[in-house]
Amino acid sequence: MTAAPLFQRVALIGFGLIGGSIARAARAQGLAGEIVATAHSAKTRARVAELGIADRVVETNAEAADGADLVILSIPVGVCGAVAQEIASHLKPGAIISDVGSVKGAVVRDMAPHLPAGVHFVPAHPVAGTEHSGPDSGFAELFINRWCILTPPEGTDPAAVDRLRAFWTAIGARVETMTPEHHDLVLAITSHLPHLIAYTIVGTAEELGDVTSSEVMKFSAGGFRDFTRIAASDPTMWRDVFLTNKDAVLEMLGTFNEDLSKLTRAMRRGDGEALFEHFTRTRAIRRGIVEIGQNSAAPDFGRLQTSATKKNS
Ligand SMILES: NC(=O)C1=CN([C@@H]2O[C@H](COP(=O)(O)OP(=O)(O)OC[C@H]3O[C@@H](n4cnc5c(N)ncnc54)[C@H](O)[C@@H]3O)[C@@H](O)[C@H]2O)C=CC1
Ligand SMILES: O=C(O)C(=O)Cc1ccc(O)cc1
Repeated sequence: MTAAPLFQRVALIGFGLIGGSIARAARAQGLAGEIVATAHSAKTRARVAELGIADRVVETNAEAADGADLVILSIPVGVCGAVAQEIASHLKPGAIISDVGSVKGAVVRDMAPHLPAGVHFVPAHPVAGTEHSGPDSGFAELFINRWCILTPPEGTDPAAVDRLRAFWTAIGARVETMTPEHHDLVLAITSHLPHLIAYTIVGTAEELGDVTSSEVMKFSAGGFRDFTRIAASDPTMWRDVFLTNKDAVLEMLGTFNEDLSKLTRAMRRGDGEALFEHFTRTRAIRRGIVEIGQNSAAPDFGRLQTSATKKNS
């Protein structure tokens, strides 16, 4: 006997890497009675229909939301507010509406005012992805053993949070809840700043010009190659991330620049001891992260304290 699906109808609005992975994983686990999908472009919708990973592909966001028990927006952060407005009057009372955006404060700010009373808003961020995008890039295993952070606004029905938690757990994720502000600060240092650095360094290498560019490519098996993977990430998605999490990223960038200056000074002065001490510390951090992964223990998000969290606490 197969268990009843967690949700009768799941609507996936946006069908790229993340929407496509959710569809594949939810279907593999039998979590939805019906998966209804839509995307912005006719080309993507046609491809989703061809792939056969949704039960129905519809033309508009409103049509997708109609009658759904769970609606997930897997679209760039910058358009979440407009899409919430578009679908608001089509949401079924009691439905759960969620998203997967890499930034949470702006998504809550932009979506919440449009949502009618009687629907449950539970924003989410699966901290899992690749540099690829589009409907062909998704895969069912993407979320296995990866974190999914939920940022329910205060007063959200705990039963709705539990149902969404059950959904993400069933597709392999480990779920944690926190405030949108804390999420944005943690992700600014762990994800957004690293992407900004990758985008910068690949651009810098390119600007070095013809003389070195062939050598850059030839010898890119070193650290540079890892940066080029990250720097190949979707431009629309990352433009929106940096515009909507500006404050937290700028704060982290300030600290980063100070630390870079310290290392630059140590190098200029020939202070090998300072360099050695720094690299020894960072090596221990990496080994700690690898160990955490092997033991499947939760990283301690709570320890990240900056002036912004101190201000808020
Ligand atoms: N790419 C990654 O590694 C990760 C991305 N995210 C977040 O997931 C979201 C989606 O990212 P991806 O799946 O990577 O992007 P993607 O580019 O692969 O897919 C985006 C989808 O959104 C659709 N779309 C855009 N505007 C729309 C609108 N107004 N109405 C309906 N559909 C619309 C596009 O047609 C496309 O199907 C972003 O908010 C991103 O921050 C979260 C975790 C990881
Ligand atoms: O490809 C990588 O290394 C990533 O870092 C993927 C990623 C991108 C954005 C997110 O919000 C979460 C994960």
